[in-house]
Amino acid sequence: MLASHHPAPPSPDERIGVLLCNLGTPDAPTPAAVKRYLTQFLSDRRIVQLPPLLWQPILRMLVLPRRKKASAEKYQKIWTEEGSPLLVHTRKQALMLKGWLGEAGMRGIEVEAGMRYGNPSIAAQLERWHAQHIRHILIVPLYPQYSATTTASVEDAVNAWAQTQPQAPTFKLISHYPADAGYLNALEHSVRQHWMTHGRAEQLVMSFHGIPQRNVEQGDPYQQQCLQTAQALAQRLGLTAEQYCATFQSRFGRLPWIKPYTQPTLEALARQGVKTVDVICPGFASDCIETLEEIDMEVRQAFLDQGGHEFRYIPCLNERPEWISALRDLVIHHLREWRQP
Ligand SMILES: C=CC1=C(C)c2cc3[nH]c(cc4nc(cc5[nH]c(cc1n2)c(C)c5CCC(=O)O)C(CCC(=O)O)=C4C)c(C)c3C=C
Ligand SMILES: [Fe+2]
Ligand SMILES: [Fe+2]
Repeated sequence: MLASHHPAPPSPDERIGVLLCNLGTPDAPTPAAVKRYLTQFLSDRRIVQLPPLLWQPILRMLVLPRRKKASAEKYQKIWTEEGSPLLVHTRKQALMLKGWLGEAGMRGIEVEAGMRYGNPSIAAQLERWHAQHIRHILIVPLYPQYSATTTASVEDAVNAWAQTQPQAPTFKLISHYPADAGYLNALEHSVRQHWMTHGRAEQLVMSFHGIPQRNVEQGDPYQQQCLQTAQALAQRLGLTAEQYCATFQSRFGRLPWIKPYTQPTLEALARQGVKTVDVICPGFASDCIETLEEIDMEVRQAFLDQGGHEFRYIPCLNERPEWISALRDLVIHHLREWRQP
């Protein structure tokens, strides 16, 4: 668990930091930058559980040389003038959240973006706040569904930094919120708005990032929490079991990952005669390479190639006002203890 060496509530002049954490992204869409980023990412033992002595040579000799180029080409397709969509959205979310917390009477709360891999790193932001004497820090992983591969890895990064400090701040972490009313409300609004503009497709496919099947067998609650989100969203939208499905994307490596896989599911739907699909990625707070390239380009093409007619991608929550207010309410709820006199 996170260190808690400073149990007293903050005095009025003690400020609070809220760190919105997401996975991270390369500094540039180039093979060199992608290599630096993937080396850090794929060396995290929460992500790849193989013994380093076995995995590191495979990673450096087989995986990175091929993947850095292929991955850089994909990043080039989604990169914007402002930078990588994942970081651009996370920064905007942080800025908006700070403003909205201020409007809710919570002034003096700092909100920043922290990336688990790459920049701006979690450690660098904690270091800056430490220098500014911010002693209470709320960690908000932008992962509504808990997984050890993501949420616990953020916790590892926070703890690794805290362990280097003679006097670490007090931390709190929001570990999961798969059925949070504000989060579900934001998802529901985004689907309904999409239906109003584009009409309703035959199926709503909800695609979540996958993890290896073995992690679930070891007790990771991720899959169950994804299904909880999917069911709750379907219920709010009034969808029957035949009108939606939950799938898992981005399989990496040879081991089986959690099923059903997104792309084969969409191909099978097209072959069964389904002509139109709406596709949403509820586990991603921000659009990124996984949604903009993998889903909206690759999976779209696969669906059309198998005879589908219309693939309508529903953007992530990004800067939607309902999402920022959901984050504001989550933060206020978790800060209550610290704010009481
Ligand atoms: C190697 C295993 C991987 C696991 C396990 C994994 C879990 C996981 N990831 C996300 C969210 C994101 N992943 C993103 C990119 C990405 N993920 C992997 C691999 C694993 N992810 C790779 C190799 C990559 C890099 C892209 C590529 O080269 O294909 C991203 C987007 C990053 C961006 O810059 O846009 C996100 C977000 C979750 C939620 C998750 C488990 C629950
Ligand atoms: Fe991933
Ligand atoms: Fe992917």
